[in-house]
Amino acid sequence: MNFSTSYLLKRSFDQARPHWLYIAGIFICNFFTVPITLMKPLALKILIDSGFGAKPVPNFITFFFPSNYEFSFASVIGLSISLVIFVALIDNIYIVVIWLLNTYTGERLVRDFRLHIFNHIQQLSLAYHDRKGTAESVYKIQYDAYAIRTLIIENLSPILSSFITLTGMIVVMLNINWHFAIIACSVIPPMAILIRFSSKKLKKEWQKVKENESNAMSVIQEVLTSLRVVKAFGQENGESGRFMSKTDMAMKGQLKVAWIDASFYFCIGMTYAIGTALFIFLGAKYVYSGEMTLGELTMVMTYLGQIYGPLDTISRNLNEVQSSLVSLGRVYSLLDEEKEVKEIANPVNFIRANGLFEFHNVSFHYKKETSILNDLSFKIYPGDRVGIIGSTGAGKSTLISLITRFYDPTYGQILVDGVNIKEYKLSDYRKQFSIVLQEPVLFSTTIGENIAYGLPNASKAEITEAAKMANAHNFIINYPDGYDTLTGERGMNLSGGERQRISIARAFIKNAPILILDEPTSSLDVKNESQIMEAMERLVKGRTTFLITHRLDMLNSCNIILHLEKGCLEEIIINNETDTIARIKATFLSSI
Ligand SMILES: Nc1ncnc2c1ncn2[C@@H]1O[C@H](COP(=O)(O)OP(=O)(O)OP(=O)(O)O)[C@@H](O)[C@H]1O
Repeated sequence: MNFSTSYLLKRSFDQARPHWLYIAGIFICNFFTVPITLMKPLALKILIDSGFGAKPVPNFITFFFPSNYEFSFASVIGLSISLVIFVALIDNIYIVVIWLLNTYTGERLVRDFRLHIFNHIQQLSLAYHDRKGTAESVYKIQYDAYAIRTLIIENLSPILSSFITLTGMIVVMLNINWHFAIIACSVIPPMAILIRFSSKKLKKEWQKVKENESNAMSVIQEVLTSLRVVKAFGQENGESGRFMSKTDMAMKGQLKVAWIDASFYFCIGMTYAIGTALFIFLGAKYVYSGEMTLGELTMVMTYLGQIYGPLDTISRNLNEVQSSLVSLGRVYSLLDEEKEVKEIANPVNFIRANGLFEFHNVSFHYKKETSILNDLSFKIYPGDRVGIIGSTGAGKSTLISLITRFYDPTYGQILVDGVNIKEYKLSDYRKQFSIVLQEPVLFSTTIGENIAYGLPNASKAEITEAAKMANAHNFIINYPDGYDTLTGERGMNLSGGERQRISIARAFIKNAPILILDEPTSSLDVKNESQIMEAMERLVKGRTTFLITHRLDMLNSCNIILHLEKGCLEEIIINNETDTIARIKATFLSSI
């Protein structure tokens, strides 16, 4: 998405609004740079003009002395030294204060922005994540979000303070000699043209760099999450090559950015040099003709440095702003991404489902051109155990995703307890489900906390009870740390069977009325399988259950079987007929 600079700035300030007090503090603190900067050359001027020369000490200094005080050469030296130390003290106190304030405000700004993006990403539908992948979102939260701090604290704040200092310096210079002021300002128009020209180019290049960096990150993420497969196939070098090609592109982009920056600074540097040369020429002329003292020339030359200083800060920061704006544009396009599964304006609260499901002519596609589910109509009664069978790619998991409202049907309606599921409050609706997947998902925390994921305030007794129901308690207490054992990333410190039993315990503790079992035993060995089957038998009791499985013995316990093929409901088998098992076998075997 291509946002204009003014839009990006406005939106960033809106985003930073809750922190306005601190940001205002930073901007106000920046005003102090003007008197501090103006005071810096004063000691030297007094030393030259009033110590070595015959000029009286400036009035605003004599004000602090008795009216009849005579300034000797030694006292002028003492005064200059004291002034240098005083100014340095104020300057350094100011630096410490502004540093701490910048860090505090900047970090709060970034933390809140990241949280805002993270919340939004979690709200986005699976369809978005399927399309974009996770690495891009991670890059945006981790790197692009930081640009809000860079823009407001590190770019705009110095630009503003430099602008104020610059104005102060130009006013002072006008008072000393307007010729000097004009020469000092003559560098501004060429500088403005250079900034405009380079920032346009930089914006384009930064866009490419950030995309390529994010692509490189997606390779890292993909490889690290599938390291076992990469190692098993001996593809480490291949993956390094893939990473290299992506980082190479990012590096080339960075070099282009560096080239544009370097050319820009070269031109700016030459512009300053021409300005300084004119200054020296004019200054020498005035001192020679006696129109100006040497002290005044020294001060004017120092001020020139202090005019070019802020000008340099402004030009550098205006260029750097482009990188921040590109990052923020990327984040805002993510924040503008609409949720595909939306909650209606006044959703219905849903306390506890009975489990009556009605599908009315439901169709679904991920991409317009490929229909995945076609015109499904069926009814499931509370407490039914529903087996879902069909060949690979038939649409079984997609059907489950519609039931849990991870996606909305493209056509048709799904009713639960007589109400269209789109009318329920989304969080209430999702609370009605417990899910046990083929590959159990654990978080890198303790076993106890993983079990309590479905009921965050669960007591120890509740966690232990759920673990017992899931046939998990015995293996858990055999670990030295018991329920406090760390599971490792994605539960990798545990065996597949242990992970699955923890996920069943999690379903027990949640005690949701509807249960989704997606091939829950397919990756288990025989010993684990019998214990898990037993635990699952306890779990499904009294709940409406949807079970995807290729196992005939599991289907045996289902009282209704939906047979899907190519997204169509081939058959609904009611499991109360004498020849049901034989029919399931026949159907099932023909479909795999
Ligand atoms: N996120 C997605 N985006 C696009 N197409 C998808 C997506 N997820 C699944 N599909 C496609 O939808 C079809 C049905 O997939 P689904 O996972 O529902 O099948 P399945 O019956 O569960 O298969 P399996 O038994 O192999 O798990 C497949 O052709 C698959 O390629």
